[in-house]
Amino acid sequence: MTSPAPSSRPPRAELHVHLEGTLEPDLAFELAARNGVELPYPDPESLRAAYDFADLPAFLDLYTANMAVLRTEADFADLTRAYLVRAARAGVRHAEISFDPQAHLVRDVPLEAVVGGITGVLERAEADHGISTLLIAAFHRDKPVADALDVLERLLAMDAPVVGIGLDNAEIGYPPGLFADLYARAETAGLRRTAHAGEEGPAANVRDALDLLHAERIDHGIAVVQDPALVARVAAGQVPFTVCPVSNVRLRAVPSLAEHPLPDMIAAGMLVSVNSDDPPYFGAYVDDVDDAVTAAFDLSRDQRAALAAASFEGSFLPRDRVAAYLADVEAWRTAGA
Ligand code: HPA
Ligand SMILES: [Zn+2]
Repeated sequence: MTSPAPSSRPPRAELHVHLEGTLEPDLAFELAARNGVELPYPDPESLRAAYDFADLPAFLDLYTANMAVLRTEADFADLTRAYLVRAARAGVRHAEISFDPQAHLVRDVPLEAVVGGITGVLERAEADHGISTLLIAAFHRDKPVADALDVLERLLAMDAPVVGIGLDNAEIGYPPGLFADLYARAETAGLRRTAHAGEEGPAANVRDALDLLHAERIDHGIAVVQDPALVARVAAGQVPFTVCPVSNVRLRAVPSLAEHPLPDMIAAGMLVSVNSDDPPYFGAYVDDVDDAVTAAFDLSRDQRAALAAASFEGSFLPRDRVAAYLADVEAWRTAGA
């Protein structure tokens, strides 16, 4: 099956994608060879065949193990470039990419190599790939907050071009409140704030991310539908939710796409965008996710345009840039009328 031409898709932003989660098996093997790292699979096909996950922790085990191949500034540059090439093909016009600094520091990869490799490519992303970008430093919720604070201070000291912070990794057993000091520091430093919440965990994690972390955006957040009062609150406040329906199915947070709460979240008036999370691991870049969601919920052109508009509205871009992108979405919507 071939993908439709880009113009058959609205211009869109991608707000929830983990850079390390964009590592394709082919590139993993290329980097492994370059760095003398041995992967416990004979070839890329065997690695891809292992992408069948019982839950979020099972995914995180493999996702983390594969990072062993990322060692040098050039590795991070290659990874970033590969994502941008594929994202451009998906019709992505703006990407807010998160990375996991702690995952590399524990492997003794210098923070300068990680940040330098990524940002060297992102600086040219608009010119080379037609994609504006912002970078988010995500912190591991299953590690001590002191560790996260230390890394945040290092990022601030080196003036790393990050727009904000996120919170990821295993959710169960690690409620948002543990990271109140980290988020307070980020807020003081003028950083934007997003957090994974309500992916595998309860709706209370969404509420706590808003109340205790002052999160401006919620990643996943699908458990919110368990709490109608909270749904009403986030709809009224137009809190952006970066939902990843294919990821949720592949990590068995929901049994099937047909049973995904996305339509209920939209119907409640929430500001919801659709995203990929970790594309090769879940077998879907964001255009594939759009196609899957469009088919599963029989979305109209207007509904697809509304999701695309929400992806820009939920971004951390300045309002004038959002307005320009929204005009492009509106032009796409009316072109099909
Ligand atoms: O979906 C996710 N959830 C939590 N942590 C993650 N890190 C990469 N992807 C994910
Ligand atoms: Zn995620």
